Amino acid sequence: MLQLDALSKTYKTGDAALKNVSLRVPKGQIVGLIGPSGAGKSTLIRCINRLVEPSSGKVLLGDVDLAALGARQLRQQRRRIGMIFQEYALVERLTVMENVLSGRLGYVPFWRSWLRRFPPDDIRNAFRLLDRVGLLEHADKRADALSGGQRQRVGIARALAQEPELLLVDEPTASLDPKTSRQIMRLLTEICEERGLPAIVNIHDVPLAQQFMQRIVGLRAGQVVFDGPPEQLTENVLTTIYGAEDWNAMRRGDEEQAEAEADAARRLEAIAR
Ligand SMILES: Nc1ncnc2c1ncn2[C@@H]1O[C@H](COP(=O)(O)OP(=O)(O)OP(=O)(O)O)[C@@H](O)[C@H]1O
Repeated sequence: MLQLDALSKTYKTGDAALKNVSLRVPKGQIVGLIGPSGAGKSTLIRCINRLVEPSSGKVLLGDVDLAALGARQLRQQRRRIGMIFQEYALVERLTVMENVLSGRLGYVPFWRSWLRRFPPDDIRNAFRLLDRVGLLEHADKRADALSGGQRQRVGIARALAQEPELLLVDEPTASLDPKTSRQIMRLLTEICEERGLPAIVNIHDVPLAQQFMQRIVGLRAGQVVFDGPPEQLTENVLTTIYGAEDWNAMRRGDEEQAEAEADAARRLEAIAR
């Protein structure tokens, strides 16, 4: 379980990006983090694994306060957290399999990773994960030969290879088209359910969050202003989170997307006839 206690972050520039955020994420729960640009979503995700140093507060993963650890202990504890990025963060010239195995780097001795001699169990597990994300037949392809959706599948398999206790997911679908975005969100949520793995997903796209998340946390100016199930995300609540202007702009965007999808479906139908 993850518990944030009065977590705050003020950057050197004086920007108070997080103000006293407290949050509990139990085992198996997948939480969508929404909010306007600059609300503090990335800062929150990055404070958890200390890619950004919190200014104050606690980050408890189980009974370990990650915010209080020295560098060496932090390195060890970070293995417990899998991270999935918007831009995939793959090593482009390595194969899919090698990228997945790189999730094991925190566990194998340096010489083994340098010689790329991973233990057989790790390799077997990596094949299983590639099968789970639907990329088994691509194991030997270079990462730069894959589509965006396939790359994100590699990113997911790599994070899972780490055998994490928590997943932090930073805008996983921001570089993907709407259909691929839904496929990736479906895969992520199914995998979290299968493994009882808690996750925090920073997600720009509100309809996508409503469709896939069990719980939604709305941030505004560094504070939690909504915390509840997607059904409670009414227009009023969205206006509280985004302000009227932002939310209306986003809704227009959503209509445009829906129109584009309907248009594409009509054209496909016409071709099929
Ligand atoms: N490295 C930094 N140095 C100084 N200020 C920062 C830094 N990173 C973020 N901020 C500030 O902290 C606040 C929160 O930023 P953050 O990137 O966490 O928001 P966000 O909700 O993830 O936004 P977006 O949706 O645009 O990615 C903003 O005011 C931003 O300008």
